[in-house]
Amino acid sequence: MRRLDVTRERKNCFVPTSEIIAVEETDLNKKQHNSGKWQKMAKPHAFTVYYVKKARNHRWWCSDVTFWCVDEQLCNQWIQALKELLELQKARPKQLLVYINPYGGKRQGKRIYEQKVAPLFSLASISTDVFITERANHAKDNLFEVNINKYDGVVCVGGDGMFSEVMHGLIGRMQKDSGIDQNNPKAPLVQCNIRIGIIPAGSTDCICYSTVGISDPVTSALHIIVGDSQPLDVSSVHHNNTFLKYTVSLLGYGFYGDILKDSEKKRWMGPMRYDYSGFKTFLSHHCYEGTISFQPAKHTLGSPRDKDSCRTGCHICRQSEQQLAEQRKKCGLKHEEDEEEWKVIKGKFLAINVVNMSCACPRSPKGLSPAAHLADGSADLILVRKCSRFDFLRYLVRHTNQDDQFDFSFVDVYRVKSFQFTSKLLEDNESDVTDIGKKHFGQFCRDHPACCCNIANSTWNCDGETLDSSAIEVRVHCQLMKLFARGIEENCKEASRNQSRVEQLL
Ligand SMILES: CCCCCCCCCCCCC/C=C/[C@@H](O)[C@H](COP(=O)(O)O)NC(C)=O
Ligand SMILES: Nc1ncnc2c1ncn2[C@@H]1O[C@H](COP(=O)(O)OP(=O)(O)O)[C@@H](O)[C@H]1O
Ligand SMILES: [Ca+2]
Repeated sequence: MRRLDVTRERKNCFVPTSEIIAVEETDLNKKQHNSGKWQKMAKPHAFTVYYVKKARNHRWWCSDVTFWCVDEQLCNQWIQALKELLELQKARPKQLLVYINPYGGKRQGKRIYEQKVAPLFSLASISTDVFITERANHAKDNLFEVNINKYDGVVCVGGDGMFSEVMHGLIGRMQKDSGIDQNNPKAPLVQCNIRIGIIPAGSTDCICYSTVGISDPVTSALHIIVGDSQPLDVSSVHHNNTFLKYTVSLLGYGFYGDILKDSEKKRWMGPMRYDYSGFKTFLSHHCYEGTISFQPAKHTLGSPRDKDSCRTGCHICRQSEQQLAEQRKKCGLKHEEDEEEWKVIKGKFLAINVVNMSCACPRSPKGLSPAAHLADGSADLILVRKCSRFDFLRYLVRHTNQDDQFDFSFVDVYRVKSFQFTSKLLEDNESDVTDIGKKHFGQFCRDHPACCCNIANSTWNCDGETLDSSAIEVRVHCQLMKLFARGIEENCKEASRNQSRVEQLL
């Protein structure tokens, strides 16, 4: 058996079976066997191996190599043997449910799926049921109705908002089927074993970027095909024993909440709306007063100021998960967290960000918390206190460069497992319901007219969805769900060399 690789002039190449996408008999009418040597072959037979090719910056693409020979039986034996090897890859999905948001990002979701993703799924013999949404919450509602057991995974084509919708559908469905009341903030939630794949077609695509290392539809499709699995922490957000939302990336009050609220009115601008609203929100420089309380995450070895980040096979995530499982075993049904200390901080803040992952995205390649972990059962609480516009700009600029964004006197960061916030406005209203004057005294701080402190509340930016609540309770649920991803690889080339290999003979 000989390999023909005239274009690349490489002598040999190694592909781990786990990275073979498909093996097919080659249609010789389509394929030009234009090397002089092979043209002499009487009646050639050939098969093509499609495999994952790893490029720079975590980008994957589908490459192929064709093998030719004169012996038809030998050719078929190779095809058979390679197909049997692929059958052993049990983590690969065979049947997927796909939701496409045709209005996300630059409104290219449907085209991206049809042109870049569907051909790869079909090459990999994955069957799909495709659902194009017609309204917000369509996918979420549908997930409560479908026969979910039929599928090995759910794929969402869209941005963070669309992912959030699908995640709410899946987690909600799981709890409903298990009789868990989502309104109980202390209820131990049931893990969601059906993986979600994200085909990025939104505006920020932070969840995809932070879990794969790049926002690229082909790369994401290939991670789905090879059956990758990345556990993910999910935080639940409640108020007064009422379930509000789940979040996996950013839960932001103040700056990021205001940007999102303003940008929703400018959807027609596409992803540019965030730059426009970002600039406007930066100039308005509103700060918000309130009380924050949180329980530090003592079970994890990591800290938000670590130099190392969460990478594929992260040992901190593994250790943290084991630690939490042991604690749970020891405490039985008792809630260990009830006994742990709460830290309380009062103040005026420009931004309160709770991030479950780094929140890296093309705009901020390291993210809002570069050392946050995907699956360690903790979130990073970042408090940006009231400061000058110039200082806030310095902080924002550090989202985009290599400098330490926590190295400012007005920025504090904590690794937490639960968190609560109540706005000053709500506290005042609750403690002094008769003082209605405050509520009607315009938008800004009455005591200090020059102060930027906003008497109105901000809103929460919950994975790109607005959430209006001036008091919330947040709890991190370790590894509640799984994605078709593997986290960010340390060094793509190294990682591929270390895996088991199938040698392609010369
Ligand atoms: C002067 C320098 C300014 C630098 C600003 C740096 C901005 C960094 C933005 C990081 C945002 C990461 C958090 C991700 C949030 C997404 O969930 C959300 C929604 O994303 P989607 O539109 O659904 O894809 N997008 C935004 C901007 O709030
Ligand atoms: N067919 C639809 N029409 C309108 N909105 C939709 C539709 N399908 C989904 N959505 C909603 O659109 C919002 C934003 O979608 P997303 O894909 O995240 O795009 P973007 O990244 O541009 O915000 C989500 O909240 C989702 O619920
Ligand atoms: Ca985490």
